[in-house]
Formats: sequence, C-alpha cells, structure tokens
Amino acid sequence: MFQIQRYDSESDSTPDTSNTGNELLTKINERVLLKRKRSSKIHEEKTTAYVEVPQEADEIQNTVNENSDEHISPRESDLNAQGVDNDDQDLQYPTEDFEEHDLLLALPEIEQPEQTPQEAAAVKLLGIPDWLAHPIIIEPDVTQSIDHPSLGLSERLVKRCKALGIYECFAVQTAVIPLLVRSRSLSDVHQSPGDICVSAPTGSGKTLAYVLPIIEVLSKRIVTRLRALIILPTRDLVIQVKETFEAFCKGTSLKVGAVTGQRAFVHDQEQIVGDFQDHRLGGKSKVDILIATPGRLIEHITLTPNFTLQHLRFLIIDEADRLLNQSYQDWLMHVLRATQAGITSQNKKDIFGIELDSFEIPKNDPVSYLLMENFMPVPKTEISETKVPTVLDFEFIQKLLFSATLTRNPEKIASLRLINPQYISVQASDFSEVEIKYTLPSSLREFMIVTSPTEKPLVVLYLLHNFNISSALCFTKSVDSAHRLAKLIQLFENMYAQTKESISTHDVNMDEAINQKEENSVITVAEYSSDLSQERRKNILKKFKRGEVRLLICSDLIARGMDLDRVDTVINYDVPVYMKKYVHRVGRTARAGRRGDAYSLVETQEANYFRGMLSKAGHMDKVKNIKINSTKLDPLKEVYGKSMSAFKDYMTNPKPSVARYQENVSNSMRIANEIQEIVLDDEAMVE
Ligand SMILES: Nc1ncnc2c1ncn2[C@@H]1O[C@H](COP(=O)(O)OP(=O)(O)OP(=O)(O)O)[C@@H](O)[C@H]1O
Repeated sequence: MFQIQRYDSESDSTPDTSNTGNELLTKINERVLLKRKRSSKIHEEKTTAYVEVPQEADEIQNTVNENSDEHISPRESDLNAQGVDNDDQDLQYPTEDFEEHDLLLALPEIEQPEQTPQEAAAVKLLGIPDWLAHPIIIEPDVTQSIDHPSLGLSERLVKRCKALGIYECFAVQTAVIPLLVRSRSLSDVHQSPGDICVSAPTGSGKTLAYVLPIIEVLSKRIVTRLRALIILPTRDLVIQVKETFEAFCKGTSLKVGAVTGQRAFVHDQEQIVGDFQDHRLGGKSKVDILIATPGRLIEHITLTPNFTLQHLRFLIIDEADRLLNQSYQDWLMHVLRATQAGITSQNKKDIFGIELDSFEIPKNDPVSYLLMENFMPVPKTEISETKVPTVLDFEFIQKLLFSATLTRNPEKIASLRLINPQYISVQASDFSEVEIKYTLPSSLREFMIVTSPTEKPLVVLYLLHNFNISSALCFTKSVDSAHRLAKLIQLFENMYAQTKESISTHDVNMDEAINQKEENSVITVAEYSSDLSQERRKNILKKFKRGEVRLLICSDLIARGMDLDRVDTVINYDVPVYMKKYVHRVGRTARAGRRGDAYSLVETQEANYFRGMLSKAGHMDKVKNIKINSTKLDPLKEVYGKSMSAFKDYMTNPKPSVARYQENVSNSMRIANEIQEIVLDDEAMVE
C-alpha cells in the first residue's frame, strides 16, 4: 500500500526524488492534468463549431496554434518520452496553464470562500428547500372533536359546524386550524404568522381546513374589508367553495363574494365594490371574503377602481399545483404586487395606473391601518394584530397553498415568496418519498380492466348493471367522446327499459328510444362538460346530488376538487396519461372516509404505459387487475347492437337539435384541442 502525501507548491520546489509516493503522485497529477486539458480542448472544438467566438478570443486561439511547438510543457514532453498516455500526444498547452493548475490537483487544499447570501439563496433555489423536503407528517386517522379547546373555535362556530353535521375535525383540519386561529393572538406583532403549504389526499377535508379558521378570525372584524382571497382554477370550484363559506358564515355579518368570468364584469364590480367613482382604495369593499378564478381577479385588480388587496390577511391558493402550472401564470405576480400596501406601492402607479397626489404619493385608502399608523397611534384590532409592516409588504399576509398533489418544483414555490413556511403533509408516516407525492384515500379500491376499444362501452354497461353501482362518474378523454358515450348509453338504457317491460327486443321502437327522456331509462345518464352552459351544468349536478341521475359522463372539467358526496364509483373510460390526473379523477370517490371504487378501462396497447405510470408512482400494487370474460357481456349484446344502430342513425341523420350539436362539437373540438395542448403542457411540466 503506498502512502499518499500532500502535494503543494512548497514540496514541489524541493522535490524528494527518493520518495516513490511523491513521484507517483506527481504522475497522477500530470495524467489528471492531461485528461483535463484534452477534454477542455475537445469541448472548445465542440463549442467553436456552434458558437460565434469573439474576435479577441479567436486571435488568442490562433496565436496558441501557430506557436504550438513552443508551448509544449517540459513535463508533458517527459511523459511523451515515457510513453504515458500516448493518445494525448497531439495536445499542446501553454506553460502558464500548467502552473495555474498545479495547485488544484490530487490533494487540493483550497480555502472555500464564504457563500454570500445571494449565492446561498441561488443554491437553495436549485434544490428542494429544507422545509419542503421535510414535511410535518400527520397520520390520516388523527381526529379532534370540533369543540376541543386546542382548535380555538368559538362556541358560535362550533354550533354551526354541528348543525351542518361536522362533529370531528379530520386530520388536515386538526393540523391546520389551530395554526391559523392561534396566529390571530400572537403576542409578538413583529413576527409574521408564517405561510403554510398543505398536501392531503383527495376528499380529506382541505376546504374546511381554511374555511373554518378564516371565518373564526374574520368574524371579529368591525369594518368590512377584503381580508381573505381564495383563488381556484375553475368556475365550478369557485361556486362550490362560495357555497361552503356561506353555509358556515350563517349567523355572522361576514360577506362572501365570488368573481369568475361567468357573469358580466359590471355585475361583479357592483357585487364587490360599493363605490367606484370616489377613489378610496378598499374603503368601500362589499365583501370580507372573495373567491375567484385568476383571470377575472386580474381584470378586477387592473380595471375596478377602489378594488384593493391591501387589506388582505389570508391568501389561499387551492388546487395550488394546477394554478401554479397555468400557462398564464403571471397572475401570481400581479396578485402579490397588488397586495403591497400603502406608501411603498409606488410601482403600482406604473402597473395599475394608481392615482398620485400632489406630493407624488399614491392616494391611499384613507382608513388603511398601515397608512394611519404612520401619523398617529391607532388602536389595534384583532385582525390587524399580526400585521407587521416590514420591508416586504406582503409579509403580513398569510399565504396558504392546498393540493392533493402539491408541486415540489422549487422554482414554482419560489415564485410565491413564502415567508417562514411550513409544509404539512397528511400521509401514513411509513410512506416512501414517491408516495408523498401521490397519497390516495385509504378507503379507495382501484381496479384495471384490459379490454379492446370496441368493447369499452359494453364493459361500462356491464359494470353498471352487475356491480351494484348507484352513483358513478365516468371520465372520457374529450368533450366530444363524453357526448357520444352519454348518447349511446342513454339509447341503450332506453331500449333496455323497454325490454324490461317485457316487450320483445324485436319490437323496440328506435325513434321512441331516441326521443325517450332520460328519466325512463333503467340507469339515468347525463353528460357533464364545458360544452354545456353553466346553468345546465348546475341543474345536472343538482339532479346527480339528488340521485335522479346515476351516471355522469364527463370531461376532466370535474376531475379536480369537485365534491359530489354520492359518488361511489369512478370509471376511467379513457385512462389518463398522467398520474396526477389519475389521482384527481379517482379522488372523486372515497371522500370523507367513505368507501369508493375506481375502474380504469385500459386498451390492450395502452396497458404497458399505464402499468409503467403506476409503477413509477409506486402505486402498481394498489391497482388490482380484473378480467371480464367476453361471454359475460353476451346478455347485453343484442340490445347493445340495436342501440348502436340507433346511435349511428342519430349521428348520420341529424335532426335540427343534432345538427346544432354537431356544429357545437366541431367548435368545441377545436377549442378543446387548443386547451388540451395547454393542459398537456402544464401536466407534463409537473410530471
Ligand atoms: N370534519 C368533517 N366531518 C365530516 N365531513 C367532512 C369534514 N370535513 C370535510 N368533510 C366533507 O368531506 C368532503 C370532502 O371535503 P373537501 O371537498 O374539502 O376535500 P378536499 O380535500 O378538498 O378534496 P380535493 O382534493 O378532491 O379537492 C366534503 O363533502 C366535506 O363536506
């Protein structure tokens, strides 16, 4: 065994030639150096082939090449003579380079310069920040009685919860509610309340985890100001969350508003701002809590006079990973800027055209706590207690991110400028790193059925008629397929109903079947997609919730966040290409601890990909393979054949309403394709 010795400039000046260790070390160093030189030369050649080299650099390069002989290092010629690394012989280097590199060889002892804060921040950005890498793990079965003092909920709110059937807090609520309610009474007003990222499975109760504490904290307020803003990706979700807030706000004076692109802009304005002639930022807010989609929100920030986010106490980004992946993601920058309060918001002048007074100071909300505090001692309210005017204005806003598949992309997280963040993750503590990303409800059973494309509708019908399904969602890959499948199943059910009434299948009247209303079917089916008006969608959801519609055939519009508590089964008619989408779709069942089943119909050629996707997510062993023997489908085949003919008839001989539908389909297909591309991009970024 030879000894490795320190090699430094001093020992180099007085080399001990008798020391074989040092000789070896010298050789090693020189070989390393030659290799390094070779690779840098190769790299140089590669780069010069593509990159325009500045003239100066070109000249240096030429000089080196012209005088190459003079630049052969003495040590290199020695090595050449010894036959070491013959393949390096064609390389020649300037001597100065050797000297420069000598100190960096085999046993370097270089003093590391201290990282500047900027460098440290940049390094941090490259990897997952520590707080995100080490979540606070909450076991899914942790619960707490709703009136337990640790939650800090008032008697009034506890009573309201009980009236609405909430007696215990779920795990995510047990963890998050005390953090938010307690921060209200922090005695140290110089400390920011701290932002929170929450990842918890679908249906685990994330909505109430922010609804209850927001109501609790804000119900102490005296004047109406916009203090809580909840941002969601779709209109349907905005409506759903608004309804939840309204239900729990009952009995308080809190006012809840919602803005989406659904209604006229002026209607929105009238709903949220009392007076937009007289400039008093926020002074005339009509709402305490606003729920919005990002697009319409930005419109209000830019175009609605007196609409301000300066009073915000809570900023909630629900379905955060979806929102942060939106292609029009700069909404976030606008929102964060708009939250900047008072005299530091000079930049708002340029961005939003804020009016300035004669001293070049932006005209402020005359009752803004922050502004008044600059001139006089102002009484603190419970709500303003935690507000800390600091260099970064948005520090006194508590930001909360919620998702079942929270992004761990550091760049996205950085864009939120989180302050003292905590990451709370609801999952079994023995879960692996992969599973942290995709935690599914434990009450969910998952199955896959490998089948041919032509048998898929029959398999759906077989499941519906044999698997004791009372309320199901069936996901297709596009709006168009949702419509076609819904029509086909409706026709089948109408004909099936007729055969049930013991009319011979030969007597089935196709026209009658086509015109029959869905109520006459054995299983009532409806389509739910972005093709339908908001009003129609609302009605369909109502019917579904009442049990009047048993099967909803839908596009991915409903895949995220929608809470339909009756759903006992999810069918993936077309399997999703991304795991994230799979998680959200199957998460429409098995909610709030109830049981639920998910069936994925996988076409033979998709099977490998689908299995690969599940294995990559560490989820393969959770999905059971079931086989449906073709003979089991036989009893359905006769009626199915007839309904198929009726369906073809329906598609090829368009009645006026069908013609309208076909026109709609081609329009919506075009739009859907465009959207699909954006969505695919977004999802791909996440995967
Ligand atoms: N403490 C509770 N007790 C009983 N039911 C609850 C409780 N908390 C929430 N729920 C119910 O559980 C269902 C799912 O809740 P919620 O929609 O908030 O889930 P989620 O975690 O947001 O799911 P997703 O990720 O799919 O959006 C809702 O119907 C809700 O009313």
